[in-house]
Amino acid sequence: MPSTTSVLSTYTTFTATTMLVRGVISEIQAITSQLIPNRLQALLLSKLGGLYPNWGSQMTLIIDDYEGYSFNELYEASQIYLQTKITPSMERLRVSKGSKDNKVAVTMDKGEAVFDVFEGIQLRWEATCVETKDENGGKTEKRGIELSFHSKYMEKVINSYLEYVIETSKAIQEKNQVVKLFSLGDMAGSGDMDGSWGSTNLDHPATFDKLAMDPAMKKELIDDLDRFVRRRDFYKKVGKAWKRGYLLYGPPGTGKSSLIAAMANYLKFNVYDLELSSIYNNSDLRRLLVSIRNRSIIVIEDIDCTIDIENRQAGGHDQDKGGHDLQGKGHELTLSGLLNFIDGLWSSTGDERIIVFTTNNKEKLDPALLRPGRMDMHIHMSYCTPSGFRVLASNYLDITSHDLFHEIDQLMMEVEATPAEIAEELMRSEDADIALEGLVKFLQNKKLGSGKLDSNGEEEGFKEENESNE
Ligand SMILES: Nc1ncnc2c1ncn2[C@@H]1O[C@H](COP(=O)(O)OP(=O)(O)OP(=O)(O)O)[C@@H](O)[C@H]1O
Ligand SMILES: [Mg+2]
Repeated sequence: MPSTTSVLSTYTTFTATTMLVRGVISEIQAITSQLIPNRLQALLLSKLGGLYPNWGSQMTLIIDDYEGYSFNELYEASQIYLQTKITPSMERLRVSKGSKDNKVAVTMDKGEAVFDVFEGIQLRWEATCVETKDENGGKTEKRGIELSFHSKYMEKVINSYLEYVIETSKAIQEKNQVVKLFSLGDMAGSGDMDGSWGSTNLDHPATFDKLAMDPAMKKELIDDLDRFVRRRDFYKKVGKAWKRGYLLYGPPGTGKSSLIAAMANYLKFNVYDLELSSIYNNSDLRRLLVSIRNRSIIVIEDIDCTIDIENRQAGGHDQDKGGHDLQGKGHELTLSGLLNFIDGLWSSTGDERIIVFTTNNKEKLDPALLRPGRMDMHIHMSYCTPSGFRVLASNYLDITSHDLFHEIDQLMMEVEATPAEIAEELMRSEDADIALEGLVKFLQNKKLGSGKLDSNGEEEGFKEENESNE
């Protein structure tokens, strides 16, 4: 058995050696930080740090995936950023691919670490995962990332480095992003709204080029969006939340939903489809709001159905069409709850958010929804115009001119045909002559207000069948 003195002296020797190693490492770090580029420094550190991971008085920041109900964006940003730091020297990596993702995502597994250097500061990232038990005895995993560095750099790391990580991850995301559509799914009767957003890839081909709408309005909207994303500092300076609201109104089939998809594809923002009929009360609405991530478009389609909301508010559960058994005060979704939600968007901490309402009947909306400041821009989507028709003809038939264009233009000024109707006619044949002749007949029929102009029997039958489907 070793004596106390020999244990002590072994300990002292060990400590001295440790300090020596530390000294050598920090000496190397000091030299390398002056002479060697960041990338190489990080590589050297990964070799040395792997042998001896502690340097001086260390501080560790813990970045969890969720903070209560809300997703921690710093966690996602760090994960994306760290994907660029992954090296073949790592032993375990997590790989995943969503069914519609076009690339495999590679992330660090728990216990793996990478080193980084930022303005001479050396940093160590480590992926962690803690298993916890819930009330029912089930296991859940809490993922996190830890960032360690010398404590004297705390301020710089928090204020500059993390900002740099976020900016870099944004740039990466913008380059690779597949726009996602989040929706509430079938929650009827579940009453449980926790983590209730499900997501798929948006996969909607709409772009501004392909959209038939008033060219001036289109330009104004694109400029507005550009200004919005550019103006982060401006919003900060004037003390306004970085949010924007659009109301899209017009008859069915004029491209309101397509326009939302075009906006999402243009900005590379995710879309959150907030279907009011699957929301039971104001507090669910608030909870959903908190879990919405930045850089997103929140969509409430057919907002004129807020009339339903008012009924729910006024009439209690027997008027509730969805059969939700809503009783007692404070357990309904109300118009004022919705207004609070919108205003909450304006005061919540989230950034880069857009809210879009669509309606077929602007005049039916509660004036409170239209008050200045709630919706920044009102966009009218209307029946097809000659210039809209040019866009559709180019999309569907790949033509920019045709003998029938003049006649179609004339007819279009006289009848109300939606872009969806025109698009349907143009899809009937790949042959431009046949498709356009069909369109002329369709418009003439509309003009006469009967479905039965000089078509032959076959076409008439076809048309009738289609019209009855409308
Ligand atoms: N302005 C448009 N430009 C190009 N295509 C359009 C336009 N409007 C409609 N379409 C075509 O018609 C289809 C239906 O349009 P969309 O769903 O965007 O209309 P909407 O205005 O949202 O209708 P609703 O009020 O019924 O929701 C689209 O998928 C698209 O193919
Ligand atoms: Mg729509």
